[in-house]
Amino acid sequence: MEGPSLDSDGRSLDLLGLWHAVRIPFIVTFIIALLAVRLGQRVLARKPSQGAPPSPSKLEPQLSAEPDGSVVLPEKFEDISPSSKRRKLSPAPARSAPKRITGGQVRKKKQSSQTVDSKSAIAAIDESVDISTDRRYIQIFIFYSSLTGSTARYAAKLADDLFSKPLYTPTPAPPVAPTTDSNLDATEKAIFLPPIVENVDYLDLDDYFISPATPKTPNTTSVYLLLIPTYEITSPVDAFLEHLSETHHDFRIDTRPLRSLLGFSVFGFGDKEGWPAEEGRGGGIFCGQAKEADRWMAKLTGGKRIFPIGMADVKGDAAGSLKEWREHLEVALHELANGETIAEYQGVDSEDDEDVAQDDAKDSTEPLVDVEDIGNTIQQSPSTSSEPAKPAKKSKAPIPVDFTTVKSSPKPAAKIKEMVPKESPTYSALTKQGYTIIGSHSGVKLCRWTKSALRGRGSCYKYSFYGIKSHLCMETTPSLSCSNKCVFCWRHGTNPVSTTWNWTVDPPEMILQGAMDGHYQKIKMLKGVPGVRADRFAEAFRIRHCALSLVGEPIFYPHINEFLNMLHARRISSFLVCNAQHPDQLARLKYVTQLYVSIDASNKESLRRIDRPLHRDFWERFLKCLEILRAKRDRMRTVFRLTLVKGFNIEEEAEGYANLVEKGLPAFVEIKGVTYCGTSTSVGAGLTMQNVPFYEEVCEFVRKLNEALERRGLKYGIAAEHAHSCCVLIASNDYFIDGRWHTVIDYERFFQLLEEGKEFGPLDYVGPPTEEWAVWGNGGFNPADERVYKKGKNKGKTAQAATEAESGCG
Ligand SMILES: Cc1cc2nc3c(=O)[nH]c(=O)nc-3n(C[C@H](O)[C@H](O)[C@H](O)COP(=O)(O)O)c2cc1C
Ligand code: SF4
Repeated sequence: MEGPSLDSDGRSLDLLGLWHAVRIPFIVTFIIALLAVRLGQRVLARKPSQGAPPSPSKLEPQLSAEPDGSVVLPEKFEDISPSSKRRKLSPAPARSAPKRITGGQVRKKKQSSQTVDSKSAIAAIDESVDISTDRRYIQIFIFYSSLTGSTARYAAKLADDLFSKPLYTPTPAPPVAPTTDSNLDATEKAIFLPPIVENVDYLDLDDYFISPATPKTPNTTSVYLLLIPTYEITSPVDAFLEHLSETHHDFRIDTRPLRSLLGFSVFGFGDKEGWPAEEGRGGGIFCGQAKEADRWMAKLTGGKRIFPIGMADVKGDAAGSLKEWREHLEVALHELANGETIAEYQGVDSEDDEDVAQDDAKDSTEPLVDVEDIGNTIQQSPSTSSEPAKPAKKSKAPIPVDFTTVKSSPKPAAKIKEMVPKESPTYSALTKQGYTIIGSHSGVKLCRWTKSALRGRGSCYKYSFYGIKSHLCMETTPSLSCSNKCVFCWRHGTNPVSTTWNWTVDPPEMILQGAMDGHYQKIKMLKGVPGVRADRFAEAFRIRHCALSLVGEPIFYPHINEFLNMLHARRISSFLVCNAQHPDQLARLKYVTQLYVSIDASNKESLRRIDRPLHRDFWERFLKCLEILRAKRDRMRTVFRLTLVKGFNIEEEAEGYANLVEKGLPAFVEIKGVTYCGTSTSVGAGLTMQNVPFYEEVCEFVRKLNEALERRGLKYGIAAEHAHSCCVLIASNDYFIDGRWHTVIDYERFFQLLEEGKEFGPLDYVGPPTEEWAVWGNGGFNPADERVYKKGKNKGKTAQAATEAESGCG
């Protein structure tokens, strides 16, 4: 029997034979693997970074802070506002010719719901409707804005009700489709696709209002219906109207960029009792902003108004008014579907219309039709009682709002408004909630911890972590306005929201004096409250700390640096929380005793859902703010404030948060369970007690985050806790000195360092070691304070379920 050859030649011959046998599959496999790797690399390189930011080492440019704590931004940081984006627009491309529309029959599958909520829904519609390429389709978009939620509900109702009942048009009676699929009429030349409802507060307006949205369905033209509430205070409606106005005035954009729409119609909501004035447009007038939207849409579409503006008084029968408007609109839409067109209004293009602006409605020969009046007009029309009514004036042609006959007059200088005027409902709403309003845009309020400390019942977590006694702390804000509408915010949706400061500005001395007076006034009122301790009551008349975190966005205030200087000069420390939406202002900010950035989510989508930001480039702004915070870490104590909301931003997000910490490298990360206020805002945003995490859940998240930081080689540890307010502190190891955590601040040293005027950093004002009872694992309750348990509350969530009036910034 022959065994295998063992000599070297024989072995090499065997190997050669083996190579010949396997070389082809081997080479092919190798090439495929190589191609797969290259392809993978390309895909990764192209993928936009949505969630995790890059590692800090890859971040360019690396910023550093000036000796005064501010950061000078390089050129590329500036100019990120949507309006600047607009400036970079290239000239508008030539419009494509209108689509050719032909007739034909179509079969439609049954839809579960007519209402869809997002652009992605267009794809869903495509799947559920058998699209015939020789049929014409009409896509109705229902756009709305809503601060307190009612217009959102009306928009959903309108989408549900549109074409849900047989049309009442009497001539000639068309065969009406059954209710569920009734937006289809087999004899109609065009088919209505289920309406798409969009909130303009969160929409990229460029996608819809610089040129019409292009539905995926072929042969589709769009109809825009706008439901607009009016706000006397600054609200997202202002941003929307501003966008329409800018689009109209932008010389690089076609004068009638929305002319290819089939048409539009506007419906306004307002409060006639609160704002009875009907002449004119804008905030302060009944439905004034809806009228403004109607006017801009007329300009942008070339006057393609399908039906006159409708208006409803929310204190009257708003639902009835909306119903009437809808019914008339349906008739007009039906006619459009049957081939009627709205002629473009020729006059709109005239140079003269440029700024007819201020008073064209006044000079218009055709008054705007109030839906409340439509009922009367219908009664006057010669319809028999058996016949359903028909609108007296049908909108076959555009309603002649004549922009050309009025000569342009010099625009009166726009009067700068107050953010919260004394006579406004916002003012009364805020004062009812316990705020003292200072001047026209600032507020001060006593937090529940200040009251608790006065009664010897313990301070907020800032005592455990940083040595702040709550009865020595004032909570205030120099800007009641904000650029977010966070789901957990306490402001009941009544505060002004805006992306820019466009109000009168009060001087910082007046605000500080007003805030201190207001604070002391509220303390005085507690004199007779049972349990208030005399020693603490006396001490409370010397404010030592200021929490700039009440509501609104403090760095919005143009003189925030002067305000901070004044606090420090009075030896009052500053804890300032900002919302990571204003990189320019954050960069300009000088010394703060402790500077916070709210980190409400670890990725873009989550942040959009929870903070509901007004800025379209909110994620870019957010990331820039983290980079700026990182640059400030050598000058001051920097903190990430995480507010955990179950179902929104906890699950699976620890890794994402760790990436953000890696980017911003804050000195501290405060993790806190959300406080449930039960306000209309939170309820409207779908927030309930179920979204409030238990303390154990917060702790579990903290452990996960700590592990994720460790895995990244970041030197942090869990330093302290305050179980009572559901709050835990992760700190940089820089504050772990001689085997103990040192999270408390030496406030006197901070003021001294500022007075000396030399450069200093956060480690120069580190205080004594963190109290043993506050260290992680010991609960964080000061044994010197009286512990009070409340009966019959949701165990573990008691402390967080504070009422709006009681909750503090902590
Ligand atoms: C602070 C505030 C200001 C308002 N200003 C006006 C106004 O100037 N004119 C008007 O007609 N209605 C005004 N209203 C009434 C709102 O337009 C009305 O309540 C509307 O339904 C709110 O819609 P929303 O719940 O979708 O935000 C105001 C309401 C509030 C709370
Ligand atoms: S909750 Fe805020 S305002 Fe109240 S004592 Fe604590 S830090 Fe000060």
